[in-house]
Amino acid sequence: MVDHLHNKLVLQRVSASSESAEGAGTPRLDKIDFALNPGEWVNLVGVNGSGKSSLARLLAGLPIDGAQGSWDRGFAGATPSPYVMQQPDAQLFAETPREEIRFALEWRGLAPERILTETEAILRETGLQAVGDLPWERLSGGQRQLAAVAAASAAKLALIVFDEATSMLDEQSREGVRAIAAQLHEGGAAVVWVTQRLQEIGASERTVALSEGRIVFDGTGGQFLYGSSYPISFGPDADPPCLACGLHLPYASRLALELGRIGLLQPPYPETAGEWEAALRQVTDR
Ligand SMILES: Nc1ncnc2c1ncn2[C@@H]1O[C@H](COP(=O)(O)OP(=O)(O)OP(=O)(O)O)[C@@H](O)[C@H]1O
Repeated sequence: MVDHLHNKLVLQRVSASSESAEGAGTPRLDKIDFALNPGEWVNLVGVNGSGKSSLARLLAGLPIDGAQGSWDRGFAGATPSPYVMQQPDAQLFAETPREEIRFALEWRGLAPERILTETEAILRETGLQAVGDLPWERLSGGQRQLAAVAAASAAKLALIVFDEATSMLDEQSREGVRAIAAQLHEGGAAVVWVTQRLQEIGASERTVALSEGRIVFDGTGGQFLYGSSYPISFGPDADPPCLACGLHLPYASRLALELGRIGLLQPPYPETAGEWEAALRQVTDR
């Protein structure tokens, strides 16, 4: 059962050192203060080694060596939350996708007949029906990842953490995983989405950036990409937090900024393919 259903998950002054062969390096986590609301979606971004996975693991309730400070998992409860990684293999327990999903449903304590129908529904929704009984070695990496995500989502917990879960996948599998995450979020789950692909960040989504183990930005995706006053106004000299963190703006954001700079586009900038199509049509019709 989930404890403290309405309480935030809170980390206070959480630190962990990273013991490198060369001695003291940058801290793994450095005095992190962070709170996550029930049902909230948060993107975690930052350059390699900035501490995203370390923070993500802690949020999921998994241990990291030498962590200090205080944390209360609030709505996420005492048991660890599903933590979906880049390489799915480490998180697969059963022999096939069907078994993997069934185990997750059994863990929820569902009645046997509901387990049967829900397993079939999940296999169908994820497009894994045809490979449901194949052993893992006969599945592609993308199919294994989808099965891992499907099983994690079948557990229906209050929080799920995706740690660069789509980085090894092709466009179609990536969309499949992202769609499951979105469904879980719509169903009320909090989602922590760790990503290097800044094009995945929605302008209104909470986005937290890490650098050298510290939180250096906590705001919306739009503010992260375009500057702190987005979408009210923006100046051509604005230095978006994204660049200050050592990350590059995605191509679409650079295009939006450039079109904004020359007066052809006004914030809020397009995000979806449909919005871009409409915006570019307006630009070319001028
Ligand atoms: N098990 C560990 N023990 C000690 N230090 C670690 C451990 N895992 C990672 N670190 C160090 O902690 C720091 C943050 O690593 P972390 O994996 O959290 O960053 P990240 O932002 O997720 O990186 P990436 O994008 O490369 O996955 C790095 O300096 C790393 O070397």
